[in-house]
Amino acid sequence: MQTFEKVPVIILSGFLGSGKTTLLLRMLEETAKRQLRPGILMNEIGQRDVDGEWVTRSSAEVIPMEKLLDGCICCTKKSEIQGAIRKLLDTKPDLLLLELTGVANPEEIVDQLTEPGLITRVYLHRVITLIDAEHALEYNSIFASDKQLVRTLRGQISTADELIINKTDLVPPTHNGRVTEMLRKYNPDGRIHYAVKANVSLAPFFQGMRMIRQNVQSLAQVSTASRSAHIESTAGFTANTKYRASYRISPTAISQPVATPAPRESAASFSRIATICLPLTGPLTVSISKLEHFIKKWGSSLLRAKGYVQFAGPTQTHMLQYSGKRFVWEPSSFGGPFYIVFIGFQLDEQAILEEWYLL
Ligand SMILES: Nc1nc2c(ncn2[C@@H]2O[C@H](COP(=O)(O)OP(=O)(O)OP(=O)(O)O)[C@@H](O)[C@H]2O)c(=O)[nH]1
Repeated sequence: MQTFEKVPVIILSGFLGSGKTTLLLRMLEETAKRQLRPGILMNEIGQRDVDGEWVTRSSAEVIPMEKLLDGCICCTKKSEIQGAIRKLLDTKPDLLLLELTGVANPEEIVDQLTEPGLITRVYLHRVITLIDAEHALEYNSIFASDKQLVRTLRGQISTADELIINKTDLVPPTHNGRVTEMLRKYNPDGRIHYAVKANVSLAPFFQGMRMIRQNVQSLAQVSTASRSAHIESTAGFTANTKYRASYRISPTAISQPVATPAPRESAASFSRIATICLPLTGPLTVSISKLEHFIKKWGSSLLRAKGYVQFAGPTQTHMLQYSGKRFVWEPSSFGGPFYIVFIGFQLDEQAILEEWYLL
């Protein structure tokens, strides 16, 4: 008789720049305090691993981390998610933290966790979605022409157990009420938190977390009619109420718990979002203000920029973060090669690259 330890999974979701990595860093402090060993899966829509570098450099300990770059694990990278999670499980973590891209629909990831190769090994503990208080109300109109993206943004809200309205330092207090109202339209039950720098009490996110030993053979003996109820009560999905009704498992999955499923086709969770990597062969000879001017000139089509830059003169490396039309520059020990990634909506790639090389 075979038994499996099921590892809790926490999904961090939210639009580009909403604060997912900021929360992940807080979660890592909390897991260290609780003496829990996390495994991290990070997914970047761009080719470069800005957030992974940031997390690695900010963590005192080496944390098992898998990175899926240049695509989104809810669509273009979907077939790779199972392999990445299995590799993390080999490190025997106490929990898994999955940071999605800003344009991922968590519903698709949740679905992946119930595939035969993972259903017996992990359970969904929480979906946490970060909301950018300053910009969340604009998205419907900005992205009106991209139906997939609008659906994805709603999915990020409706799927969440915990909704963190972040960046509240950038809006007047009355604005939070309007954001809350919008969230309630798509998610009447999720718990809402208000935060600056994702600074919320993390204890509720760990509540009810447990390792579950499940007897796979006894699961196989359950009659087809009662399977979904049995899975719900044994597989630990109780925390995530959104999925109680929709979680599914096929009879094949039960008799062959480690089978690898064929990747399924799915529509992209966004259609007009593109990424451009601007490489740097050495220190930039232009000033910070000239670089900021270059970044800002692409207007609202540039949703996010991030990367590592060194300027000629002082040799200090900087991590660049541009989100919500705001710049944050932080000193970094990143050793290069340096680059900047642009993520945008209907970006004119050719024009950007031409101007970049002339900068
Ligand atoms: N002013 C302000 N800035 C914040 C807050 N939370 C995060 N930031 C900054 O916003 C920028 C983006 O934060 P991230 O945590 O990287 O956001 P993200 O959701 O992981 O971004 P992507 O993964 O690129 O989608 C960083 O410069 C953060 O320091 C906040 O509450 N207020």
